[in-house]
Amino acid sequence: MDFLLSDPTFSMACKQFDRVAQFLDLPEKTQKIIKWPQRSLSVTFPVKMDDGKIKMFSGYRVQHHLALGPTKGGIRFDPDVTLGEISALAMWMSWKCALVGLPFGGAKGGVCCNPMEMSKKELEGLTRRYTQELIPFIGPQKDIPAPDIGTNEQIMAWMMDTYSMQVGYPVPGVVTGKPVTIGGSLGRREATGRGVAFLVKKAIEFLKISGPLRIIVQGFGNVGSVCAYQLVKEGAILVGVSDLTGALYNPKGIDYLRLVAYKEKTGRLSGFSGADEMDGVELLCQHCDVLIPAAKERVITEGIAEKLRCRILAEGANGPTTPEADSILEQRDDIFIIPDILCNSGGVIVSYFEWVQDMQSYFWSEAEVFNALCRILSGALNSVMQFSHQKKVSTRIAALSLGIKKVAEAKEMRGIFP
Ligand SMILES: NC(=O)C1=CN([C@@H]2O[C@H](COP(=O)(O)OP(=O)(O)OC[C@H]3O[C@@H](n4cnc5c(N)ncnc54)[C@H](OP(=O)(O)O)[C@@H]3O)[C@@H](O)[C@H]2O)C=CC1
Ligand SMILES: O=C(O)CCC(=O)C(=O)O
Repeated sequence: MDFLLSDPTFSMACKQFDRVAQFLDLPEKTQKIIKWPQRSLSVTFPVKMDDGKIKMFSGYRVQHHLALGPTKGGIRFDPDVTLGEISALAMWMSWKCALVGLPFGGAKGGVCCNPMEMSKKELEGLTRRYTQELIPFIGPQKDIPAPDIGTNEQIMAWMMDTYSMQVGYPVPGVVTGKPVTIGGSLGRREATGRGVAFLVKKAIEFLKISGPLRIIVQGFGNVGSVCAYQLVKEGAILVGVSDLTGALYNPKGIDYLRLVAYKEKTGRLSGFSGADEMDGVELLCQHCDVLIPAAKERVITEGIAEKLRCRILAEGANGPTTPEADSILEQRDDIFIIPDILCNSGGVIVSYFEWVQDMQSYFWSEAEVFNALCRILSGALNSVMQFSHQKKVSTRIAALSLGIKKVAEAKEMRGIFP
């Protein structure tokens, strides 16, 4: 398993873990047992492409630990997917679920592919073939996938259908983030972005920042676009935004609705007339109240951390800040970080509600979903702030400590030691 350490994202997740394990003074035996992924499945499978040719794809599903319940986490369709990246994301899911008190271990899955270059038919073929390979590994009491980068409600519907056809009856609880018509939860699609926006507002109150909020968002997919919408709706000014096609900056504010219409029509942000084009890295360093990375891991590096000019760093993405950048931010002390495992936990929290609704075949109103989401997020934020204040550590160390401690306690209570 040491080979995983050559992956930069897995190595980053391990560095974070090692630092916190040392801080918590976890016994070495416990450290070893909870650090490494418990189960990993690697699959290679064929998909018939539209030109009639067969193309082979590699996919993964990693279940990090099963001490607290079935495992939970998204499925990523992206050209950069590796076993190491998926293992890191599964580890972060473990600490996230434990931090917010969900009865799940962490998991993540992914297929190395570029969904932007595939037709709907090819994507359906890929999803169904990948799910077929996962069937012995997933299930409502085993491991429950959900959307992540490059996947959405439609992909979850195909996964649910493939699994259900195999067992011979409908199993809505095998995935979350499904369309509402087949057992999805109201509010799941918006949950991650709304959760980020809710926590940003709490941080603004705490820091007593006044005046219209100036925000910059990296990534304009599910998380970034919903979060920007929520904040703009409440008076924030979107001064910068980026996607894979480019970065836009307008200190006077970007018209959110025009931008969404443009992205829907063209599939890109680049070329939008209401802002100047800017280098994506440069955009992260522009002056703003809130910077929201909502794309990929390891985008805020040491060099960028020194140049950040935001008051709040709200990590919508998983693992956007490297440990080296964290050390700089800890010294700077002028940026309040809402760490990823707290900041983007709204998605998995509402996935948990969806799973509960599916198990009971009893569905909640949108207001019930969001009230329950806000209650859990407020409680988790308060715990992180209290721990950070009492132990004089960063909010990142506080959040990771609370999550890791809970998993360690569960493993020890269940009797891991021979
Ligand atoms: N979906 C969810 O419920 C949850 C997601 N997350 C995390 O949030 C992050 C985003 O996920 P999600 O919104 O679902 O994914 P999406 O696939 O919906 O969106 C990803 C966005 O990031 C953009 N992007 C990718 N690379 C870059 C880059 N280098 N610079 C700028 N933009 C980039 C994409 O651009 P383009 O549009 O051009 O493709 C796209 O707009 C991930 O880290 C994910 O793990 C965390 C918790 C839950
Ligand atoms: O909703 C879920 O189950 C998982 C969401 C996810 O992948 C994440 O929080 O990173």
